[in-house]
This record gives sequence, structure tokens and C-alpha cells, in this order.
Amino acid sequence: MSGSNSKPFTVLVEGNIGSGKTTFLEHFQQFEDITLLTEPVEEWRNLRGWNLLDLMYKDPVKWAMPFQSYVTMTMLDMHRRPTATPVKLMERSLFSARYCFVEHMMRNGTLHPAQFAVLDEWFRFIHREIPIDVDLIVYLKTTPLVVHERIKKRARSEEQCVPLSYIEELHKLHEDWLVNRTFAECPAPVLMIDADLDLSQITEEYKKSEHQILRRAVDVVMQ
Ligand SMILES: Cc1cc2cn([C@H]3C[C@H](O)[C@@H](CO)O3)c(=O)nc2[nH]1
Repeated sequence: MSGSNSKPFTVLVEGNIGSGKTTFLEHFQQFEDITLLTEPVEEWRNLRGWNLLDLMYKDPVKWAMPFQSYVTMTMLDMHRRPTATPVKLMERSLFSARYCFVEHMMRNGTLHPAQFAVLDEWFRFIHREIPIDVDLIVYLKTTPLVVHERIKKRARSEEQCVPLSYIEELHKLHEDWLVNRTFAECPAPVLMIDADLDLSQITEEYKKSEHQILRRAVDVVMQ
């Protein structure tokens, strides 16, 4: 499949910190018809030598705004990137940026209401002016305790002081957005995966989503 595909079948992979998004994406490396766009954490950890992720975790009140502002730019870049394949899998999105992370930081006072207003205006402007296509959301549903343990085991240095309460609040925002639909518009149908399962068992779960994604990809290609 060659040539640029301006409207690939686009899948967002969403879930809490440590829910296994990177592992899920790696499972799809085996398919040549799928482009994988992983979360640009390395860009957030090195912007002209500055580790914005670390600055944000160390002094959230001072750095949450510039960090989330840069995250928004890097996520927009990913949404807009043309792919040569019929299917595109993205790790997280402008939507989880706004409805999970920015929302949480506003509710817990990390973001000043005026800072939140600026980020929200940017989100609304982008959402209104720039077409962002989403065809499916894969939600890696986890239990806060399970992912908190994983975060400690994964030992990403910046995350070692992340408290369980933060994980629980992010979990609730993901549930309100993707399951309860009480809080914000959901841009596409949601396929839920039980991501508490450990690596040995989760491949079966991935196969379930594989069928959904590839079948729809065929539909897209056949159109
Ligand atoms: C869209 C989006 C992703 C994202 C990740 N993060 C943090 C959570 C993890 O510690 C790390 C990698 O996902 O970045 C954040 O604070 N705000 C975010 N917004």
C-alpha cells in the first residue's frame, strides 16, 4: 500500500498512565498496513535540552501550563501527520489531553482558572478550525492500584513520585469520558480492553481488537 492516505482509518489508544498503551501498539507492529504513532514523550523530555515532563512533575503549579501547551502542539502534529497506510494508530490524543490531563489539573488547582481558560480556548479553536478524524477509540481499562504498581516497576524517573490519588483521579476522568459519557463528547465508538490482565493473558484481548481494527481497515481500503 503506497502513496499518502489523507484519511486513514484512525484509532486512538487511550488509557491511564501505565495501562499498557505502548505494549498494545507494539503488538500491531507486525502489520504493514498500520502506521503507529507513539506518544512523543521523548519530545516532552527534551525540548531544546529542557525536560518539561520532569519540570512539570517537580513543580506542577509553575510548569503544568507550558507542559500541557507543548503537549497540545505535539499531539496536533500527530493528528495531522499524513500516513501512507490505510490505518493509523495513535497513542493518546488532543481529546485525552483536554478531557483527562488538563481537566484534572484545573480541578485540583494546579492550573489557575485563567491558564485553564487559555488551554481550553486553544482546544476549542483547534477542534473548530482543524479537521481531526477519529474512527475508533481503544480504551485500555485498568484498575488504579494495578497501574500504580506497574508505574513503580517501570521506574520512569519522572513518575516515581506520582501518588495513587493522581492515578485514581485520572482513572475517573477516563471513565467519565469514555464509559459513562457524563462529561465530554466522545469523538468515536469505544472498544474496551481489560488491560489489568498481565502480558501472558492480554494477547487474547489484543486479538479481539485486532479483528475490529483490521476489518474496518479493509472497509476503508475497499471504499
Ligand atoms: C495528551 C497527554 C498525554 C499526557 C501525558 N502526561 C504524562 C503522564 C505520564 O507520566 C507521561 C507519559 O504519558 O506524561 C501528562 O501529564 N499530560 C498528558 N497529556
